[in-house]
Amino acid sequence: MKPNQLRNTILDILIRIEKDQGFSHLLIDNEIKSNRISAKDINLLTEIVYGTMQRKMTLDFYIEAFVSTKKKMDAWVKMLLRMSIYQMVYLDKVPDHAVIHESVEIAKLRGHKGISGFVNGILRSVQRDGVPDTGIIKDQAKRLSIETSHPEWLVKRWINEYGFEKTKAMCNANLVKKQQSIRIQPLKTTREEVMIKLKSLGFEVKPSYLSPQGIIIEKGNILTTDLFRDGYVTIQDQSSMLVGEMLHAEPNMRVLDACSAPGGKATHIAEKMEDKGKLYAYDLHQKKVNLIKKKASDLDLTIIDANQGDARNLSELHDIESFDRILVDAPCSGLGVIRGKPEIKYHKKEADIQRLSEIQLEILHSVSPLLKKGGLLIYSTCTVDIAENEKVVQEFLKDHPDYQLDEKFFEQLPDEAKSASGITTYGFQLFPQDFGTDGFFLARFEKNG
Ligand SMILES: C[S@@+](CC[C@H](N)C(=O)[O-])C[C@H]1O[C@@H](n2cnc3c(N)ncnc32)[C@H](O)[C@@H]1O
Repeated sequence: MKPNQLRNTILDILIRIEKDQGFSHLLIDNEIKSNRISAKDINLLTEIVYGTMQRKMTLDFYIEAFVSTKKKMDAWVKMLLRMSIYQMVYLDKVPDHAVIHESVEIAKLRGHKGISGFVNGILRSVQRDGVPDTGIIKDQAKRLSIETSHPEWLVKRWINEYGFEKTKAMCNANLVKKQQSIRIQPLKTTREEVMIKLKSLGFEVKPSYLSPQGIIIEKGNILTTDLFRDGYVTIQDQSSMLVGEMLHAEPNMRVLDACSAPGGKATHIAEKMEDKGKLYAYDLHQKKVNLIKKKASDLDLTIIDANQGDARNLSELHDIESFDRILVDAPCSGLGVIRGKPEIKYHKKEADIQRLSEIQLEILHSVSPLLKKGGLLIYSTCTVDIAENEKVVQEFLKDHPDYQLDEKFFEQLPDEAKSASGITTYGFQLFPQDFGTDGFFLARFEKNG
């Protein structure tokens, strides 16, 4: 693919993320599947799409220094400038003059002569003068917001909840490229076997310390391997693996996974049960239920009974006190997965958080009668926010005297995790800066026997 064709495709993806609220990883996956682009170009495409989205607000701050605020710019022109300046400031793979040339060609292709002149003028100014220093922003929260490209409301909210230093570390950690981690299917292989195989293929790998089934991939793409195609491994963040570890599901138990798609945790739990017993998995959307079925089938697991269902109505389908274990991996704002899905930080609104915390509490409340006395329930989210995490736990406990936080939870955490700063009375908040995982929260309740 010619350089400006590749840049044009990148621009199309970025425009779709912004205009249609698309997800970067899905749009990139579609491009990979289309086979139109070589592996080398896919790497560059991924880097520019993620980088431009990750740094969008910083890039806008740079652009504003060169453009009169009165000038109205088409969305595609702004995005073209963002991706070009991103390459000039943060990447040294392509020389500035080549970035400018390709961007001007795209501007010519998409707009009139005036626009290509405008793009050329700005990019040449960036090349000549460099970008402005964010140090000129006096307000601390605003500066952090622009420097790390997180909306100001979110930065202020996090500062209020966790303090400035932790917020700063979190915002910076969200800009670091996400490391891929995989989980081995222990009924088919061992971690040692998979690590040896991957090393022989030129991968750089290390064991996860959050899960004995986990492997961190520092170099290599697991999607291209037979191990992945044949269901010996699946992709899962280490923080999510902690749920499967901490639920302590055993063979022949009856387990409920109330919000299950795409089935990452359900399949892990089924592995822990040695594929014996019964695991009922529900999701609100039928299309997503098919993803659970596919994942279970890819990993050769048979005990998962996946169906469409609203977690708020499951007591109509199951007897009370009929489950040994329940997982509520609730729908959430996803503020812990910004590293892999940068658009989340711009699309989410503060008002979403209140609405989500109400749904989370409603789901917990609805499934609570279904757990056997003495059984365990995990509540988890992939977000970093007190209202959706600790506060939900607190509220749930207030309304459910038959439940208590399981004291053994903390002592059973992996040793490396025990000293983490996110351990509180109400659960374990993993911050992205702690272990290089997603931001994630989990709490384990026990029903009084
Ligand atoms: C965090 S994701 C679950 C991830 C999954 N546990 C895994 O490990 O792969 C939350 C899921 O809840 C589903 N969901 C949202 N509202 C729901 C509801 N009322 N009942 C059941 N599922 C719901 C969403 O469709 C989404 O797939």
